[in-house]
Amino acid sequence: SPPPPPAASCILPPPPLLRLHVISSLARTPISLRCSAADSRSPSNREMAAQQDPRLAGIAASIRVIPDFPKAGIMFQDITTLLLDVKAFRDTIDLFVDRYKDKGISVVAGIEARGFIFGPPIALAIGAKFVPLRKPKKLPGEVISEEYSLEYGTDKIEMHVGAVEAGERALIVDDLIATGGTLNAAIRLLERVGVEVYECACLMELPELKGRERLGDKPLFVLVQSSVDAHDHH
Ligand SMILES: O=P(O)(O)OC[C@H]1O[C@H](OP(=O)(O)OP(=O)(O)O)[C@H](O)[C@@H]1O
Ligand SMILES: Nc1ncnc2[nH]cnc12
Repeated sequence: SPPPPPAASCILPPPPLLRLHVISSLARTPISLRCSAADSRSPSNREMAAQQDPRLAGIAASIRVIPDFPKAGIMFQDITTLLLDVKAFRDTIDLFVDRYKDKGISVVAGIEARGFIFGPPIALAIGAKFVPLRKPKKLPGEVISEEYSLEYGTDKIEMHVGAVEAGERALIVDDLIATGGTLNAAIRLLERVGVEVYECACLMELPELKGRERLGDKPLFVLVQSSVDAHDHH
């Protein structure tokens, strides 16, 4: 007789186990997740955020940290576990939408790859178009590009010519700011074509890498700050 089919539990990862793994992964590492929204646009907002929106703790807890990925010494902040948590994902989008609706933003520019996850739902909800800023040789039309360095290498981002018009107001969205090189390049790309960058929005900031300083006067808003382990820098 044929072998019995595998049990469903072998095929589907059980969610409670995954959640335990997330918590133990955070607990094992000396990473502290500060989950107050950090806002460089106005000090009064920063004070308001210090009162701690109750949604931020759930968002912070849903992000998994994987040590030594993609190479030794990097504490990788993995947002794919946040995407598995419907409430945390929805709360993330809602917090950004509440902040950016009715601000005259006509463009949400999302940075490949993880800015493509958070940018489009924000764009739809605030009534803005979505413009992908992509890694080299991915966009088929005529492009303009900017080079940048990051925590583990160098890269370039590109944008389609004609995707935005001079005078438009843009929000730049990514999952994380580390050294700030990527966001710095994105700002340069948009400003080169006469677009006003209203703000940069990220889910996470690694404040010890001082990426915020590379953005000059450009406001940065993040939901979660994560302090990196000392061995992150080697
Ligand atoms: O502030 P920085 O030091 O510039 O680093 C931040 C960038 O690094 C990560 O992307 P990565 O380049 O790893 O690309 P991926 O999303 O395609 O994996 C992250 O999603 C940001 O885009
Ligand atoms: N530590 C990190 N985790 C996730 N994405 C990153 N991009 C740059 N540094 C990162």
